[in-house]
Amino acid sequence: MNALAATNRNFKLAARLLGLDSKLEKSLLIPFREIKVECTIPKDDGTLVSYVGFRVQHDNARGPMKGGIRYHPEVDPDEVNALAQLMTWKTAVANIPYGGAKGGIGCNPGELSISELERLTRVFTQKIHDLIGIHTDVPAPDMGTNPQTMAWILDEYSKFHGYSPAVVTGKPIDLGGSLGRDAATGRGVLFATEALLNDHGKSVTGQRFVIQGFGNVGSWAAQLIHEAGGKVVAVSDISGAIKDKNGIDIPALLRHVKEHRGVKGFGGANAIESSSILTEDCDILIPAALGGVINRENANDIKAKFIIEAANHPTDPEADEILSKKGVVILPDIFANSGGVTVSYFEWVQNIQGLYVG
Ligand SMILES: NC(=O)C1=CN([C@@H]2O[C@H](COP(=O)(O)OP(=O)(O)OC[C@H]3O[C@@H](n4cnc5c(N)ncnc54)[C@H](OP(=O)(O)O)[C@@H]3O)[C@@H](O)[C@H]2O)C=CC1
Ligand SMILES: O=C(O)CCC(=O)C(=O)O
Repeated sequence: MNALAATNRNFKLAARLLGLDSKLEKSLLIPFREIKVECTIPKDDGTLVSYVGFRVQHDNARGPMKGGIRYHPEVDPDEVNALAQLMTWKTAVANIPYGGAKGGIGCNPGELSISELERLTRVFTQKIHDLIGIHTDVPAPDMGTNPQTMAWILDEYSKFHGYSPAVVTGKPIDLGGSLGRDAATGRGVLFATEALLNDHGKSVTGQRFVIQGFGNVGSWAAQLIHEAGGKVVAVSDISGAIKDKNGIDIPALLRHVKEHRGVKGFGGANAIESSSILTEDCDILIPAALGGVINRENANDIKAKFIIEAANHPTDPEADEILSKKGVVILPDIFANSGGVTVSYFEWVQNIQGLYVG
């Protein structure tokens, strides 16, 4: 099922459970605005290349629209629409005064040089600058983007509108970013996991975790879970997957990833097939990469008793049904990964007040 169909289906189920008025249900499914722009840049060798960028602004009933910008080859209008809608529900669940939006560019950031990424980000910002703003729509990092990307957006936006640090969150600290934003989504994943386990009379200590994705969210979650006494027994990223049933030495893995730009080749664990990561034996599975990875093809083989959705919409509705019949408890994305946007809110509040604690 595609991302938007899955997100709409979940929303309709929730609307029915809430007894939501049918007109309200219909209007909440329709995004406020969908933006599509061509971003043409010269590559470092002088050839011209064109990418398609999107920003979907889903809803602003509760405040400025808020959500990340993703650079990934699979970015398409359906995916961005689904992610924008999820941001509306997420900011409401976290009870912060925002609506929802999401953006992205269909590109492979790993194949672009730093200067190509900068040119692409600046052209994208030139095309959307009059549709984002500190009280209208506030972007942040997502997959394939980071504080540097936010710094380029801030700089380009400020050329048109004057210095406006509150136009993006997840910025470098020196530009008004918030201490802790980098770790916030992973830290929120730990807090959410602790609360869920507590409800089941358990704690993180000694639980066996498998984590798919070792970028911002996955690596911070791994580090904090390791520090809290959890045992991370397998992790994967695009380079490969590794496993150690006695628990991976996460600080050593972080050093390896910094040097080699991936988990592949880490000497302290065994290499396994990336395709088997979600079905590895564990107590708690944390998908922290792409959407739709848990689906009817693999749901029956999942061994975890708990799934913490650190990624956005990692579980397809068909898999939801299979897993619920198996008694697997799933902590939904709009709660489990809301720590990032919560700290983004504090960053934005500091910026609009001109408050800087250096
Ligand atoms: N950043 C944030 O604050 C928030 C992020 N999220 C969600 O969390 C998820 C991860 O985002 P984030 O950590 O920021 O992104 P990053 O780009 O920092 O990291 C993504 C990670 O996923 C890996 N990856 C990509 N494709 C695959 C694959 N097919 N199999 C295994 N691993 C893969 C990447 O590998 P490699 O590095 O080798 O390419 C990387 O390790 C996304 O769903 C995002 O929407 C949700 C809330 C907030
Ligand atoms: O920090 C933010 O504003 C948005 C984070 C995000 O994109 C997400 O929660 O999926």
